[in-house]
Amino acid sequence: MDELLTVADFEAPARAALDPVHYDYFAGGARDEITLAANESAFARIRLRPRILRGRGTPELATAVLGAPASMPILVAPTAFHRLAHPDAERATARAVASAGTVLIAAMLSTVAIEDIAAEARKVAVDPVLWFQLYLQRDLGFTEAVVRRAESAGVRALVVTADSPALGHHERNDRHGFHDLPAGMRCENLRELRAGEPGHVRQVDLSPELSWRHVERLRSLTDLPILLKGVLHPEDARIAADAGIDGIVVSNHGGRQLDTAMASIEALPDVVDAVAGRLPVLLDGGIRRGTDVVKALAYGAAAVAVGRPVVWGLTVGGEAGVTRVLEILRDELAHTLMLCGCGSPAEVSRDLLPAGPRW
Ligand SMILES: Cc1cc2nc3c(=O)[nH]c(=O)nc-3n(C[C@H](O)[C@H](O)[C@H](O)COP(=O)(O)O)c2cc1C
Ligand SMILES: CCCCC(=O)C(=O)O
Repeated sequence: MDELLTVADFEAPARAALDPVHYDYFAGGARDEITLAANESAFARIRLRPRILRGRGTPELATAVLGAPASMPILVAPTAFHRLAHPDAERATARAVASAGTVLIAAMLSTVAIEDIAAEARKVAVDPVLWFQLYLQRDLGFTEAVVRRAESAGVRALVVTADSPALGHHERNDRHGFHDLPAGMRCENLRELRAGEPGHVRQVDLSPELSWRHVERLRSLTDLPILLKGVLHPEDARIAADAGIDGIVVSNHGGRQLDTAMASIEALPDVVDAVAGRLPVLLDGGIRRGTDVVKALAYGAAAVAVGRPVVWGLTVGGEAGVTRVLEILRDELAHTLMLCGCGSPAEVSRDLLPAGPRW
C-alpha cells in the first residue's frame, strides 16, 4: 500500500480487486451520475484565500461533534454492505476508525451486527464513538426494536437518512442485475431477534409516506441525539432546527438518490446560514483532499464525513487500508490548515474564501 499516496490512488486497486458488479455498486450514482461527478468538481472550483505569517505552529486537529470527542473533523459516513469489499467487513472498518479516534456512522444495512461492530471498536479504543444510521421503517415496532439494539450497543447518536423515500435508481446495478446480496451475506441489523434467537432477516422498507411526523415519533422514542442526513434545502434545515433535531448532515447521498441535485458543498452555505448556529451542520459528498475539508469548514461545517474512500481502503487493505486512508486525509488536513495560517479547525472561517459569486 506504500505506493498509494492519495485517497484517489485507492480506487484503481480496489476496482481491480472487486467483482465488477460490486465495484459498480460502490462507485456508482443515480441515473446519469451528474451529481456524483459534481460533488467532486464543485470542490475543485472553489479557491482558497490563505493567510500568511500568523505563526500558528503545527495545527491541533482534535475537535468535538455533538459533544463527542473526535481526533479530527473527518468522520466516516455510513456505507452499506462492507462484506462485499472485504471478508473482515465492518469489523475491520470499526477497528480502523476507532483506532483513528474518530466517529464511525455505522450503516443500518451493515453485514455485521451493530453489537459486533461496537465490540470490535472497543477492542482498540477505550471509549470509541459510534453513531447509527437509520432508515425509518414503515413498521414502527421494528424501527423501535432496531433503535433499542443500537442504544444497548452503546451508540451515541442516530443519523436518520431522510433523502430516501425510495431507493435511488442506479443503472449500473440494473445492467448487472444486481439487486440482492450474495448467498451467506445478510443485513444483520434487520434480523428479527426473539429471546436472542436468530430469526428471519427483513428487507429494508423505504417508505414514500415518511414525514416530519415520523421523525417526531422517533424523537419521542429515544433520548439519543438525532441527526438528519440528506438535507440540501435551507428551509428543511430550519424546520429541523425548530423540531429539536440535534444536527444536520448536508448530503446528496454521494450522488446516489436524486440525480442533478446540487453538489453538497454548493448546498452548504445556505443551510449554515438558515440554522444560524442553532445546531451543528456536517457535510458529506466528494471529500477526497484536505483542501476539501477546509473548504467545508470555511462554509461553516462542524465536520465532514467520507464514504467511498473508506470502502476503497477496506477493499485494498482491510483494517490497514482504512487506517491508511484516514491517515492520508488527516495529514493533508493538517498541512492545508498550516498553509492557510490556521492553528486548528476552529480557526477556519469564510474569510478563507474570496468574496464574490460563489459558483
Ligand atoms: C456504497 C455506498 C453505500 C451507501 N450506503 C448508505 C446507507 O446505507 N445509508 C446512508 O444513509 N447512506 C449511504 N451512503 C451514502 C453515504 O453515507 C454518503 O452520503 C456518501 O457516500 C458521501 O459521498 P462520498 O462517497 O463521495 O464520500 C452510501 C454510499 C455509498 C457509496
Ligand atoms: C438498499 C441499499 C441502500 C444502501 C444505500 O443507501 C446506498 O447504497 O446508497
